[in-house]
Amino acid sequence: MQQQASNAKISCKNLNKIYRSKKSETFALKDINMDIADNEFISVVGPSGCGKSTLLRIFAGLDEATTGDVMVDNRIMTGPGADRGMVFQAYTLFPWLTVENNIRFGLKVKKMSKAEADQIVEKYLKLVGLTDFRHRLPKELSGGMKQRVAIARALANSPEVLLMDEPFGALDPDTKGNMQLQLRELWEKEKHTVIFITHDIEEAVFLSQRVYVMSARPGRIIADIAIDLPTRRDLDLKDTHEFIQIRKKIHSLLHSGDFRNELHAAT
Ligand SMILES: Nc1ncnc2c1ncn2[C@@H]1O[C@H](COP(=O)(O)OP(=O)(O)OP(=O)(O)O)[C@@H](O)[C@H]1O
Repeated sequence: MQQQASNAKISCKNLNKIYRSKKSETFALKDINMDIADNEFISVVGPSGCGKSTLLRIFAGLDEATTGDVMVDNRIMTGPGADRGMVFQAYTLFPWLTVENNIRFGLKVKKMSKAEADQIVEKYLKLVGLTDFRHRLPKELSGGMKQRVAIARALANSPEVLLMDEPFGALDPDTKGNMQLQLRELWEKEKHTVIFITHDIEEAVFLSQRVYVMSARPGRIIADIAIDLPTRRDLDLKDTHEFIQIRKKIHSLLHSGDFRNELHAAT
């Protein structure tokens, strides 16, 4: 199929997803269209069960859309690829490998020379502040540290797009705030294209340049909100009038339909 060229790094067009089994049919996603520019940080918020994880899995190539396409650099994406790195909510580190070797894992798979891999591992250990913990096993780390390793491991493979599914969802509020700050700083330094899934409106506004708001299932995009806040952000930004206004706007959009149940809105 001929696709119209766009400036998007990653995009999807008329995406629909229906889960079918012998007994049931679940309409998970309906007519999703998204365009995400190179180096853009976008979040997707929506009520529980609206299809956020499904959408991200389709972007990752781990699940197939029923109809519609995902394009990376204007080419139709056909499956998982090293151009897209994933970070999940559940800690997905290899428990038998040290922090350093978790980060090194993908580089070994790629058969990169040891010298080159060493440099990359050093860089990302430093970026996520875990140089002193390099020889620890995952079980010896806090939840926040494990997610920092997971982010470093994903970034070490130089993905062009980072796909994050509620990566801070299991963390306590202080650690979560800290991780948001670190991720934002990392993005300012490295400028990857990021698609970030979350329930938490405050988190989405703090991290992103743009927020897609989804309806309840079947998930549709009901709004695309530009986050007009300074590039350099610290946690105090969350208490400013501008921030609160945007947060409230998204909150009321999410509560404007009949899908208010189970929404963990940060208000
Ligand atoms: N493999 C599957 N088979 C059948 N139905 C599925 C499957 N995966 C997800 N679903 C259904 O699709 C819908 C969307 O699920 P999904 O996990 O994508 O939502 P979500 O927005 O990420 O939810 P949450 O915020 O609670 O994690 C739900 O109704 C879910 O039950």
